[in-house]
Amino acid sequence: MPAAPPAAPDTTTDVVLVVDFGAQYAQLIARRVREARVYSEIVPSTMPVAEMLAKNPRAIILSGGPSSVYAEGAPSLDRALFEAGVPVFGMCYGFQLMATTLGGTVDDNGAREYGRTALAVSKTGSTLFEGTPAEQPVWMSHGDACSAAPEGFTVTASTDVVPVAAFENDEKKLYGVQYHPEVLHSTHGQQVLEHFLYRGAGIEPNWTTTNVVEEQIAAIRAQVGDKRAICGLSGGVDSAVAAALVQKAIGSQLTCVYVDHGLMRKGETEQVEKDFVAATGAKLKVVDAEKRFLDALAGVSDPEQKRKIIGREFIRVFEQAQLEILQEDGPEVAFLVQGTLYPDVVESGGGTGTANIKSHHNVGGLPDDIEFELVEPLRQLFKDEVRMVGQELGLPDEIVQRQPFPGPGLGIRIVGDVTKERLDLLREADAIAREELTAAGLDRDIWQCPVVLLADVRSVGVQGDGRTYGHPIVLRPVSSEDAMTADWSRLPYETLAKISTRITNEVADVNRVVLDVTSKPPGTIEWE
Ligand SMILES: Nc1ncnc2c1ncn2[C@@H]1O[C@H](COP(=O)(O)OP(=O)(O)OP(=O)(O)O)[C@@H](O)[C@H]1O
Ligand SMILES: O=c1[nH]c(=O)c2[nH+]cn([C@@H]3O[C@H](COP(=O)(O)O)[C@@H](O)[C@H]3O)c2[nH]1
Ligand SMILES: NC(=O)CC[C@H](N)C(=O)O
Ligand SMILES: [Mg+2]
Repeated sequence: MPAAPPAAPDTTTDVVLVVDFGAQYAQLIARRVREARVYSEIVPSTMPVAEMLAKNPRAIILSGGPSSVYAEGAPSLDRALFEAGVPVFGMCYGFQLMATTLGGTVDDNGAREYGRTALAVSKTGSTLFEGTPAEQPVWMSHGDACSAAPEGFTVTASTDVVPVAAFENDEKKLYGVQYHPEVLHSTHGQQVLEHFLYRGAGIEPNWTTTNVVEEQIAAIRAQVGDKRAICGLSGGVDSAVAAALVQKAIGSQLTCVYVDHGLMRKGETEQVEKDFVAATGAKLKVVDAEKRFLDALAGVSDPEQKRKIIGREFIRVFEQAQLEILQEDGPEVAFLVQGTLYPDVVESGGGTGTANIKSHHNVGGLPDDIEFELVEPLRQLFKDEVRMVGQELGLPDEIVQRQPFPGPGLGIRIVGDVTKERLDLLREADAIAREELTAAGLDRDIWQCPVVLLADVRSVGVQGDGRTYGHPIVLRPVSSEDAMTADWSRLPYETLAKISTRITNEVADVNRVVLDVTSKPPGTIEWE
């Protein structure tokens, strides 16, 4: 049975709970709190209030959500939450819920606001708005509105259409805003949030990645004891950082296992062997599993099926490595370390009330019969935080700043069946795109650039005065903060032109290069 992941930091950490009412971006709120150097965790709104309070939160934030507070079956909260003496900050739905729970009024009075809105701060000396302009741009997304604040609350801001756009009860440490301070378009949002955390809740901003390193090393030691562990190492940032952390915690009890599943990019295997070992001195085992993966994937074109197969084969390879390590003398090999991040968990439907968009191979794609106990020290973190932890651990920039590459590799970048020929072709196209992006100095500007082969699509071309009937290659350059949302990158035309010319000239069977200009949402970053 996979064990529960290691618990987040111990109770000496000041934790702020973000109660998720099905918000689009609950994780964004959690991020912003951490940017304010305060540790935060997301909990579902269905968690009983007593359980929330048992976590000893220093403050609680209530997220937005799609429901209307007055609708039947809408998520609600026990009033006790507001009476426990814990400071609370409601945003949008959370604000409306605080209003109605405490006796205020929320209704659908036609006051809809979506997007950029001017907020007029109506009270000087407000805890939340202190030092921010009297008029400030905020991001709204609501159809219901609060028309009367609960007793004991002061209205602190309004808009042209909403008379109660923010309120506070400083004595009880209860605060709320109708808008979304967590999005960047709310220019003073971070300042308002920090006012809540530091002034309202009196929390010291002292959570840093150094805390994470220390806490996780202690947690890993406690979990693994004197047994041995293996770590799936991909050459990517997450597993490199996870491995370095575990290496620091248990040293030679760890063996890293790199699986060459034949779905990697050009030159990747060699690079992992060279870079990672040089940086950490960890024991590395390279497993050639190309045949195994390609056989298992033969004839499969459904994306979820591919992901499940890849997730399963990964574990089978790890089990084999486990047996081999057991040949060497030493204790049981009971643990599997993975570089799983928070967004992997959320996207696999492991969040709260969140839909399963796609099964990430290391979470939703894991087989049911896995016997390893998982060690996932980065499970609560976002990518930029993981990069900070990596720096903290002294990993070189080539590893820490590397662009993400999905575990299922090129297998989910071939739309259609996966074959060796198609993989070789895509590897060539991908290598060209990467080379040109690097040459143009764009690596740090983009988050990543999947190169996708539409293997089941053909189009007519003309090359060397002859007719061709080849496949298109899609370029998907994106910019992002954490891969939860993304925008397509506006790459210079000259770079795109160079990539297009080189791919069509140099890669057999490809006669067209197209650019994906879709943000996420509605698209995801990978095509499958
Ligand atoms: N080829 C591989 N061999 C061994 N383990 C792998 C391989 N690919 C992925 N994994 C495991 O799956 C986890 C998740 O993969 P993922 O791609 O999200 O992370 P990463 O490769 O470490 O970092 P990045 O997001 O920067 O690519 C990895 O942290 C690693 O534990
Ligand atoms: O290790 C991984 N295993 C997976 O199964 C997987 N699927 C997507 N990704 C990466 O996750 C980020 C978000 O991708 P999507 O927008 O396609 O969901 C992007 O960075 C993707 O490259 C994966 N990484
Ligand atoms: N974004 C939100 O939290 C919206 C709250 C509520 N559904 C409204 O429309 O007013
Ligand atoms: Mg990866």
